[in-house]
Amino acid sequence: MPCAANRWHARSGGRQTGPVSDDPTMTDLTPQDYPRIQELEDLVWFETVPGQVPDDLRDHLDLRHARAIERSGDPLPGEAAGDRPPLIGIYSAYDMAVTVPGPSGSLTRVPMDGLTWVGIHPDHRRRGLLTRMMKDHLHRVHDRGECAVAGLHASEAGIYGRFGYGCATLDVALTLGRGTQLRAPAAVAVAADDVQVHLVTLPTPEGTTALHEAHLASAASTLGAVTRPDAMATSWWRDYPKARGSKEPRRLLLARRDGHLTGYAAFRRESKWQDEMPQGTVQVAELGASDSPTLLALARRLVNFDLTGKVVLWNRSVDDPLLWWAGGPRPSGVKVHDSLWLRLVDLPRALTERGYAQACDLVVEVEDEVCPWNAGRWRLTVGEDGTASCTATQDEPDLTVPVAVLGAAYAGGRPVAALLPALGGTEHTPGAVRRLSRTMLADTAPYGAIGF
Ligand SMILES: CC(=O)SCCNC(=O)CCNC(=O)[C@H](O)C(C)(C)COP(=O)(O)OP(=O)(O)OC[C@H]1O[C@@H](n2cnc3c(N)ncnc32)[C@H](O)[C@@H]1OP(=O)(O)O
Repeated sequence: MPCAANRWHARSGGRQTGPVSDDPTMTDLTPQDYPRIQELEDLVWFETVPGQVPDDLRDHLDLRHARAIERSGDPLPGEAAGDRPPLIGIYSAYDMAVTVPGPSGSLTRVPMDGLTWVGIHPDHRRRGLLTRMMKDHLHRVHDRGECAVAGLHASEAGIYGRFGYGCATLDVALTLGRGTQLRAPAAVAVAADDVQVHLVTLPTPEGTTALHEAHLASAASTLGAVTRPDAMATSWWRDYPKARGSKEPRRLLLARRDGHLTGYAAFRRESKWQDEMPQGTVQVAELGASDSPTLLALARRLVNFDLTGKVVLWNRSVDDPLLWWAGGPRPSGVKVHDSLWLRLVDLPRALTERGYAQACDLVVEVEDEVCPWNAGRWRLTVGEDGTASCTATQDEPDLTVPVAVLGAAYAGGRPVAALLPALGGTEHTPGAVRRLSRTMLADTAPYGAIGF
């Protein structure tokens, strides 16, 4: 009798990229795999989207970057011998970009590989499968050469530091009461009067096209902003009426001035009545503005919807003018979480793609076991114009850091000097940490990233 591993494999058409064994290998995925991807997702996240069928994964999963681990061995007692062996691990990624410090106070957008969909079957957790997937992922990103940095949102904060990621931005969530007075400077308040704001319903091709245009435009001037791939501009907002039940579909506020889109807010109102009083909540999934008057014009609308009591905004920043127009953290119910975790995949390219605040010349020794091509000594030379060169060197290091320190500092929001005590590292030349810290730091705190 053939072993069950062979039986599974014969039925699955032999697409696996390595031999079936107790040491499972990574495999690519195709649309034929949607049912077993869905099965694994349901097991990992114990949450389903009513009305969603496996083929809908086409809208959410980029199969070019998706990889999985297939189980080997016999079907287990109680398990149907289906056409294909079950998947026990999966990850995918999106082609994204993140706005980081440019030279001398400017901003620049760099390509970012956004890891997502990471999951391990509950029977197979804590056996090193995530470790295997992370190496597979990061090595492939490096080999493809499209992105020098990788980013993610962590489901649990303790997972990704060991793979060289550092928490680079914070998600500051604000809760503003209905009718909150937004006390902006007079010039901003006057300019906001010239911004027209109108409401449309998502998702329509016209609505998602306009949203994407405003999303890209506002991200260019928003430190820390992450942009979704053009190919997903519409599918990102797909509506599942069965899943949202009695909730309204997503709505979109679009801001424009002189005929140009300058900002947007994607949101949903949740109706609630208490003691005959309307207490609805406006849940703002994304708010993007290219300038302060646009931000104010959009916020004025959001805090003034009839039949609501409060508005909740995610992915803001401690330096968000909206927070301070509303009176600061106390009246804004601020909650802070880790947002974007960044990892340098191609270190010299990543460090030269962003800009810097001050001239410096430092030899940084980097520790990186997961991406060994990054490990070693690098001379980072920043000129007066805020651009840098980064070359391998054998010179004595001024400081030694784990690669996660550079990921955490990359978006300009976390000083290297504060990261060393938290993540490790050693200063060899007095003042070196301070110099690196100052040149990597941005003028304002970055914003949290969109969910992905
Ligand atoms: C970017 C994203 O998509 S985030 C989504 C992540 N996915 C989830 O949270 C879904 C539910 N959880 C899972 O699927 C799995 O438990 C995972 C993916 C978190 C971990 O997968 P595993 O295969 O168990 O991880 P693996 O065995 O490779 O562990 C690697 C290390 O991470 C540690 N680790 C794993 N999960 C966690 C956790 N939740 N918190 C802290 N440490 C963790 C392990 O202890 C191990 O540590 P060690 O290197 O010191 O021994």
